[in-house]
Order: sequence, then C-alpha cells, then structure tokens
Amino acid sequence: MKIALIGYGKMGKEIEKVALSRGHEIVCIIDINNQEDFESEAFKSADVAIEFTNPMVAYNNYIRTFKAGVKLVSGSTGWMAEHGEEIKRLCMEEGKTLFWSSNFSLGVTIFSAVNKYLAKIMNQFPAYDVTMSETHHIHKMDAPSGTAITLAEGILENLDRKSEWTKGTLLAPDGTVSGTNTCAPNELPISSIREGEVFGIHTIRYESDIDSITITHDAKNRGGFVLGAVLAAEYTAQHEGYLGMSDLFPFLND
Ligand SMILES: NC(=O)C1=CN([C@@H]2O[C@H](COP(=O)(O)OP(=O)(O)OC[C@H]3O[C@@H](n4cnc5c(N)ncnc54)[C@H](OP(=O)(O)O)[C@@H]3O)[C@@H](O)[C@H]2O)C=CC1
Ligand SMILES: O=C(O)C1=N[C@H](C(=O)O)C[C@H](O)C1
Repeated sequence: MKIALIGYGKMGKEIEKVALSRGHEIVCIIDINNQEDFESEAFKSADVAIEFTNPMVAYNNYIRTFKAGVKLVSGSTGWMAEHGEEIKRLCMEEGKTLFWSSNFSLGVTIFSAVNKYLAKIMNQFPAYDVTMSETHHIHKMDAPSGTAITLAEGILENLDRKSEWTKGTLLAPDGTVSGTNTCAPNELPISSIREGEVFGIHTIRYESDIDSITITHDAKNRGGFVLGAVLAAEYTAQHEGYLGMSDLFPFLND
C-alpha cells in the first residue's frame, strides 16, 4: 500500500519504520517546510495519508488531504471541540474518509471497554465518586489529553449521575499547579500532569469513604499507538466515511 505521512515528528518517524516493516511504501512526507507537496502527484498517489501533527494545524491538513482526494488516518488531538462536527459531516455526507482515534493502542481500546463497563456497574453504587488523571511528557500541547476526553465520554454515556467532564488541576512542567479539585456532583474532573518524557498514563478512580477502585493504562513506549495507526491505515484503504476503533475492533460495540 502507498502511504503518505503528514507530520514527521515523534509519531511520524516511528510510523514510517513500522509501515516499511509491514511491506508498505512511503510515497510522500509532508512536514512544516514542504506544505506545497499537498498538491504533488506523489501525495495524490497515496492510498492513505497518516497525520500526526498538533491541535492547531490538524484541521487544515484534513481539508487539504480531502481536496487532494486522499483517504486519511489521524491521531492528532485537541481539534475536535472546534472542528469535530464539520469534519464528521464532510465524511458522512460528502464522501470524505477519516479514521480518527484519540488513542490507537490496542491496550487503550481494551481499557476503554473496561471503563465503560465499570461505569455502568457504578450506577448501582452511588457511594463512589469518580475522578480521572492523565500524565504525559512536557512537550504535549493539549490538556486534558484526547484519550482522557474519550474515556470521560465513555463514563458520561454510562454513569447516570455524571453529565459533563471538567478540567481539574494542571501540574505544569515547571512544577506550578493551577485549576481546582472542587466540582459539582454531576461533573467528572480530569487532572493533568506534565512530567519528563512520559508516553501516556491514564487513571480512573472510584472512591467511597471506605475504599477505592482504580484502573490504569500505562504506555511503556509509542509502539502501541504506532502499530494501531498502521493497522487503521490498512483498514481505511478498504473502507469509507468517518471511521474509528470500534470499526477496527467491533467487540467494542458489544
Ligand atoms: N492518537 C494517538 O494514538 C496518539 C496521538 N498523538 C497526538 O499526535 C500529535 C503528534 O504527536 P507527536 O508526533 O508526538 O508530536 P511531534 O511534535 O513530535 O510531531 C509533530 C510534527 O508535526 C510537524 N508539523 C507542525 N505543523 C505541521 C504542518 N502544518 N504540517 C505538517 N507537519 C507539521 C511538527 O514540526 P515542528 O516540530 O517543526 O513544528 C512535528 O515534526 C499530537 O496531537 C498528539 O497528541 C500522539 C501519540 C499517539
Ligand atoms: O501527545 C501524546 O504523546 C499522546 N497523545 C494522545 C492523547 O492526547 O491522548 C495519545 C497518547 O496518550 C499520547
């Protein structure tokens, strides 16, 4: 399969290696310095483009990829609140194709299913309140992480006493703490920690006066995100529309 890469940073470089190891060809690499290549024949020849950039530029990259008539896989986070509805509409009503996930790792996909199941159980146990925390490397631009937002949505869909998530405390790379831990009973607070080169830790904690139940996913490296993105690209080459991990792993719909 012919793959174009958009964004050649931490994820883009690792995706290149895994895509080559699975027999794919990289036909074009677009970074910040060669934006004109969106119009190149090499880019247009790709079966799928894989985009990992940042919250500010992802939307524009999607529009340029759609214009070139190329299917897209993206893991960029932090753009959904502003542009999510429009991008979904372009895919569902105007024939464009995007496979997006806030986290491509199989481990988080499993964790996400467990999270939803646990939230459903907790409807029977009102003594427990729920909080979430996420820890990432100091270079990360968005907070809360995209994964934390997706996990929070999984809780809101299943736990009747919570209706929105809210930002909790932020521990910044320089050690300063901002935000608050207090929130309304219907709110789920997400605290964020930026520390060293952490790949991504997500913890969901249910706490009562007598005990606590905690589930955690801790990425040991970027291998899971990278393999998942390449598997998603292989899937996207054969499918159309607005796609996600529940298409790739239908057990999530059970
Ligand atoms: N869904 C998932 O599983 C995962 C998602 N992510 C998300 O993916 C994104 C990228 O992560 P990561 O690779 O670690 O970040 P990096 O900062 O390491 O890489 C991003 C790259 O994109 C480049 N870039 C900036 N602007 C443009 C542009 N307009 N067009 C093309 N390239 C551009 C940057 O160049 P320069 O450095 O010169 O600005 C940089 O090389 C983040 O939003 C992160 O949250 C990350 C890991 C897993
Ligand atoms: O920026 C990162 O590194 C990551 N971003 C994604 C997110 O925002 O959830 C996925 C993963 O946690 C790594």
